[in-house]
Amino acid sequence: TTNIRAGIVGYGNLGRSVEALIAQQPDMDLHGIFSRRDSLDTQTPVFSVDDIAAHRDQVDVLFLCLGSATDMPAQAASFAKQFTTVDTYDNHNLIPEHRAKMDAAAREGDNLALISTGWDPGLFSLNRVLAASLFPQPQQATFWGLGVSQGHSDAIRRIEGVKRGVQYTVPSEDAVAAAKAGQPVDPKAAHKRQCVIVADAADHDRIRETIVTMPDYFVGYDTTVEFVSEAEFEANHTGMPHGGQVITAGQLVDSHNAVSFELELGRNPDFTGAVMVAYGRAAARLRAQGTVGAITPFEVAPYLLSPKSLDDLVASTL
Ligand SMILES: NC(=O)C1=CN([C@@H]2O[C@H](COP(=O)(O)OP(=O)(O)OC[C@H]3O[C@@H](n4cnc5c(N)ncnc54)[C@H](OP(=O)(O)O)[C@@H]3O)[C@@H](O)[C@H]2O)C=CC1
Ligand SMILES: N[C@@H](C[C@H]1CC(C(=O)O)=NO1)C(=O)O
Repeated sequence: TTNIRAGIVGYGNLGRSVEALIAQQPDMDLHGIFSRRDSLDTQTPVFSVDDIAAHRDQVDVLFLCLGSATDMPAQAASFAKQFTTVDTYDNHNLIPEHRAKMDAAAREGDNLALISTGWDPGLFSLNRVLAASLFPQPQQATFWGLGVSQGHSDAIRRIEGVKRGVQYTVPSEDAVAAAKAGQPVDPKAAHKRQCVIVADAADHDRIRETIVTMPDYFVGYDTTVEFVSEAEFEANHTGMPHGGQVITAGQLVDSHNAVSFELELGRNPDFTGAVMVAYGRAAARLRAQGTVGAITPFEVAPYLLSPKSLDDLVASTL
């Protein structure tokens, strides 16, 4: 069988990780990177995203590595019309809207759009469904951090005047203990969001106000905004560790049971890219089997993620 031919749109943290990870796959080749910028620091062929239509017959799956805050709502559907796509769209409140838009666009082009892969949404979503399905009255809580949310960091970098920025998510230890004891936890009360930004002093008040009032991303959270020098940012705020856990507990018959799923990520984009690449394999396979329209990780059989055959997996992993 021939290798899956991949393309990447958007060359940021995630795009760079996906590029490196595709090189490690036995069954995938990278055709090129499509960017709005014309000179990128890479050995991979780079094409202008404006010319992407010309590459339709050379790409089996297109990885949409753009920012979810503003890029994806504006651009993702146009790519789904032309290519089978995989994305990591993570503005949870707008995922149903994204799903409907991508379904219409993908069907228009007879393509598949596999949306909202990654770890949250993504692997955490899968665990939330699996674990909650086991309990008549599940008690479930999701925690993130301490670490750098790429989605929230992208959102703040899109604010006029922000030269560099990251957002750290800080979980409350008391809330984690409460969840493990089976008590209900409010996610917004259980996390603090700490933004570190490089910007001119004249812009500080406006930037802070824009962040703390930003719907979906910051409203409702205890949010702080700290302004630092470029040197301080470069020295202390370029790492992207992250992680988290989903805790589900409840009564089954006469017993108390609990399910935990935890991630410890040395570098958030590397892990997210690895999930995206595995789902890119599944998307190419599903499209080759005739599946079209938008699908979510809930609808992808796990064996499709693996480069190994189903028979091998049954023999070695079941
Ligand atoms: N589902 C999940 O679990 C996760 C989802 N994500 C999602 O992934 C998205 C992308 O994250 P991330 O890669 O960190 O975002 P970046 O800000 O690094 O990149 C986003 C886009 O911005 C452009 N860009 C990057 N660097 C520059 C630059 N120096 N100058 C101008 N433009 C630039 C690139 O497009 P271009 O090359 O065209 O300029 C790139 O595609 C996030 O918004 C988040 O929503 C991330 C982690 C987990
Ligand atoms: N989508 C997130 C992945 C996790 C991290 C997160 C948060 O810290 O709020 N929520 O979901 C990301 O972009 O990193």
